[in-house]
Amino acid sequence: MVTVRAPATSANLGSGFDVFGAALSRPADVVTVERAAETTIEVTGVGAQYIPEDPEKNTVGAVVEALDAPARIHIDKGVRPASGLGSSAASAAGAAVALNRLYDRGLSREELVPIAAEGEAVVSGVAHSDNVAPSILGGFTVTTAEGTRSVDAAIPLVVCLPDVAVSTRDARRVVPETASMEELVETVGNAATLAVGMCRSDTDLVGLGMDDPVVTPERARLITGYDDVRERAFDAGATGVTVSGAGPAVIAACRERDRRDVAAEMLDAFAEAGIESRAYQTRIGRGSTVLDE
Ligand SMILES: Nc1ncnc2c1ncn2[C@@H]1O[C@H](COP(=O)(O)OP(=O)(O)OP(=O)(O)O)[C@@H](O)[C@H]1O
Ligand SMILES: N[C@@H](CCO)C(=O)O
Repeated sequence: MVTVRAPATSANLGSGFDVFGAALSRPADVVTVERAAETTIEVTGVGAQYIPEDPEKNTVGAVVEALDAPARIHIDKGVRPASGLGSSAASAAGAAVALNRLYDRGLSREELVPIAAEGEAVVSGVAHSDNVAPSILGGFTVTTAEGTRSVDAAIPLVVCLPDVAVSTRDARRVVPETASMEELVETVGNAATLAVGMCRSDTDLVGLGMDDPVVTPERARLITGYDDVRERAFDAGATGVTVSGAGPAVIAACRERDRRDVAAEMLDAFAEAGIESRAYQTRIGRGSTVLDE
């Protein structure tokens, strides 16, 4: 038996659509696997009632197939589904790390990224790796067709999750098909600024680089209260605010000393828009961790 804690993640970070990702120190899924002749999946925890246990429909089933590793699997969800916090990815990442260990497949963490991404194709139609990569490797990750690079970064974060669901599949429908040269130049500049900020653990640069003129404005329309939440977070000291992944969670970078105020303002702003929400005071954290074997 192997048990793995796989963290929530925030993809895109504004300017790095489908490329950037960051592991969050909390929340997390806990995945336990045991050898079995046939695969079964049991799901408990946050939002478990919305998650299919059929291996054909659960992200973990695709990982079992890819590793040819049938198992009795228990997923204890700490990451709510359809949150923008890489819920579907956390389970897939945890299962990939756990099954690789259980069956002594000997794959590196980098090699497990495309395998866990197969699970994302099951739910959103696209095997994007920007959530599974940080959930497996930890830190700040840059994923391209050539592979994944990661760096550790000490950046305090607040993630505010409103009590509404936005599926990645729906949120991908509003992504514009084209961008102007001006938008391209702005996006490259912001993404490069953010990457430099991560390498230096510089919260100001990371926040500055989170702006995105192309995808985020369209996604923000799907989140009631977004503009006020963003403004109030900035007023409380956030250095950057954007949609986390496909939403509806909103992520803010800030200094440690401002984290509590930023969280309180974001919660208040959602409440004023008539929406309950939950704030996680978190930071960029480590990847999947084996808890027990
Ligand atoms: N193991 C799993 N954990 C969570 N959701 C799962 C799992 N397997 C299948 N799903 C399905 O995936 C969908 C949620 O995935 P989706 O990509 O929309 O959200 P997310 O992973 O929280 O967000 P994001 O990718 O934007 O960060 C739900 O329909 C859920 O039923
Ligand atoms: N890059 C993906 C992440 C989904 O979590 C998207 O924004 O659609």
